[in-house]
Amino acid sequence: MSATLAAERRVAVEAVLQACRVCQKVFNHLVAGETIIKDDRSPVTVADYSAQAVVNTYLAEHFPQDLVVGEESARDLQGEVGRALREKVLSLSNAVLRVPLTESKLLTAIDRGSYGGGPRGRHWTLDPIDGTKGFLRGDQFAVCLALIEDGEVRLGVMGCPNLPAAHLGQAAQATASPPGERGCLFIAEKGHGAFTRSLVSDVETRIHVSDTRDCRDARFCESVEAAHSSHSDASRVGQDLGITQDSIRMDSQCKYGCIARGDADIYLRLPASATYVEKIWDHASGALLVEEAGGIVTDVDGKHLDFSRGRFLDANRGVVAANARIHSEVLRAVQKVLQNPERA
Ligand SMILES: Nc1ncnc2c1ncn2[C@@H]1O[C@H](COP(=O)(O)OS(=O)(=O)O)[C@@H](OP(=O)(O)O)[C@H]1O
Ligand SMILES: [Mg+2]
Ligand SMILES: [Mg+2]
Ligand SMILES: [Mg+2]
Repeated sequence: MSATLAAERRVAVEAVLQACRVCQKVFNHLVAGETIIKDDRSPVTVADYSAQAVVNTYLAEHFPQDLVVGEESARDLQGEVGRALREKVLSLSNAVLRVPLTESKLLTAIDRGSYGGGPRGRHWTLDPIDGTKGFLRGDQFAVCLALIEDGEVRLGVMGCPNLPAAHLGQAAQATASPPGERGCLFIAEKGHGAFTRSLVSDVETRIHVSDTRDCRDARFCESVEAAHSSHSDASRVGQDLGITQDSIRMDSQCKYGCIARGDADIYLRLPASATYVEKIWDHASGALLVEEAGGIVTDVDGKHLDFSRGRFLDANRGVVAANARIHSEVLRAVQKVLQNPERA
């Protein structure tokens, strides 16, 4: 078994918790001008930038040699055009940092995420807010940080400030505001298991995927946005497997968290476009979490997700995550559906 990453785990947990605090300050309070649309037409908010600045500042302080593959760049915060956004991001970041950043250090911290990744050495990958659309809707989102060594994910930490702490029961919809405590942190270290805790207490509990053996008893956890994962193909897979339970629809890598703690049994990300290529920060921490909780994560061709290729998962198509008892049957159904030339 590999050596533990105790220092990296501690720093990653602290960094993600502070980034979650930033997100919580902004959650449900965004005003005009605090959200912009990027070139790829996806949204980014002051909280995404600030969470990236905060995590990267922690990483730079403790591991100055480490590189970071982060989702966001400081481009839209530069110069006169970016002034209002920059000032807001600076004040949000400095509210949680021990040593305040200057404007220029803020931009440097965000752009520490510009590394291209690849097969050798060690680097982090950061999605400062995964599920930005969920964040804007007041639903689920996650701060996702993972450590990759020689192309393998070794550590994953995921903060889910709006995820119910209790297991989602049979009828529960995570987006429908069930009562009770919210906020979960998920931690997985390769070869050492998967754990959850609240955002405010450091007591960790080991988690495991469900023990569902019969696919007819299984439940999907799936994307909210049909543009991110084909709902129609997922429904065909569900029919093939004889699934009758309603899916839990939820944004972000919280879906991996729900599979890892057994709230649901299957997460499918079925390509909705022939050209979209998944990004490593959208899957690194979540995939390790499910594997360390006893599940299996592959792409739709049954291949291991390959995090060694740079910023993109360009050797893979889609994602099939499920408990180990049913993964092969789910994969067979996915392949049958995707290979059917008659599907519209
Ligand atoms: N076309 C397409 N296909 C697949 N994936 C895409 C696509 N466009 C965007 N993205 C990425 O989806 C990330 C959010 O994924 P989610 O699982 O939260 O999607 S969903 O809201 O539940 O539908 C989202 O991550 P964030 O930008 O961090 O929110 C994007 O990286
Ligand atoms: Mg984004
Ligand atoms: Mg994302
Ligand atoms: Mg993001």
